[in-house]
Amino acid sequence: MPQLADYPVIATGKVRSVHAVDDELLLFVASDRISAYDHVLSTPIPDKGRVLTAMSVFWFDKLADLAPNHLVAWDDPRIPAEVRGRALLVRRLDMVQVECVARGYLTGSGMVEYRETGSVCGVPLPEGLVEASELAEPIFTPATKAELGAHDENVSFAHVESVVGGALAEELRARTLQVYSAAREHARSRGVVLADTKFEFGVDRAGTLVLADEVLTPDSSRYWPADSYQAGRVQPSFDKQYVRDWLTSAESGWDRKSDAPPPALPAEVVAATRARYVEAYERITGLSFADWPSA
Ligand SMILES: CCOC(=O)Cn1cc(-c2ncnc(N)c2C#N)cn1
Repeated sequence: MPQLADYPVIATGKVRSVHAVDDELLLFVASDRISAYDHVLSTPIPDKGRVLTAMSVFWFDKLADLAPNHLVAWDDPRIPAEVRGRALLVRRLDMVQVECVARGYLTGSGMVEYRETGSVCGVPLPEGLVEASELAEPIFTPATKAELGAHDENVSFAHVESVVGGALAEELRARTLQVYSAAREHARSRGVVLADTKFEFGVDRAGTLVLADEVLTPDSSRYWPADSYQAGRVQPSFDKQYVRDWLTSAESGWDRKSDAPPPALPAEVVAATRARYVEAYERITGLSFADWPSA
């Protein structure tokens, strides 16, 4: 049985890493780390990596007719036992260097840009929209990947065309909006608003556009509880709100405007956050998380 150390790291993110297995295959590993307010917290959330991996597998399978994906296996002898359940065997692709974001609601960097320009990524929007307004149609708001720790930079469709060419830019937009719309509809039927999401695509040797990275997880998307959705205010995050509330409470003693790193999380915040990840998975998939493989 292989060890994770046998597979050289080829990419690292704040909470994920990509390792080389052989010429054709990579191992995509999700950790239990959680980030909030642009900090990776010192306290892990047990099973977060497994829940988010299980969610990607669910969505890859559910959306396979709309978009081929890079998933090869999630329970396979080439996956080291120490990361079983939170690592995916995926096929190597030529990654498209564009963060493909779909937004069905106006929030975050989209809201900031809208306030300043009345548009997002060059897409003009109607006047009078407020925080968390639902958009009449989902919009493609691409971004260029920032260095570790910095925010991705929103770019125009014309910029994407200049980077990847007109045909591929159009295909990225069409596929991003199509997959987001299908996922959003399913999530809504399970009482979850999928406000936006970020896809990464690659191209295989046959020139086919393939969905890569993680998909439609609470780390790559904004998940809001549908029953408390109300435009005009910042929505509570389905999974991260307990962490955010505690970190900004007097009890934590932390000042997020300072450079100080966030304090460790209390056990009850960790437990409640783990439960929210499991609840998101079970609501979205209708499956029991207890059935998902573990180390
Ligand atoms: C640690 C986070 O880094 C990334 O996810 C970005 N990244 C993607 C790849 C990649 N490269 C070839 N083929 C693929 N299937 C993938 C995927 N997914 C490498 N880094």
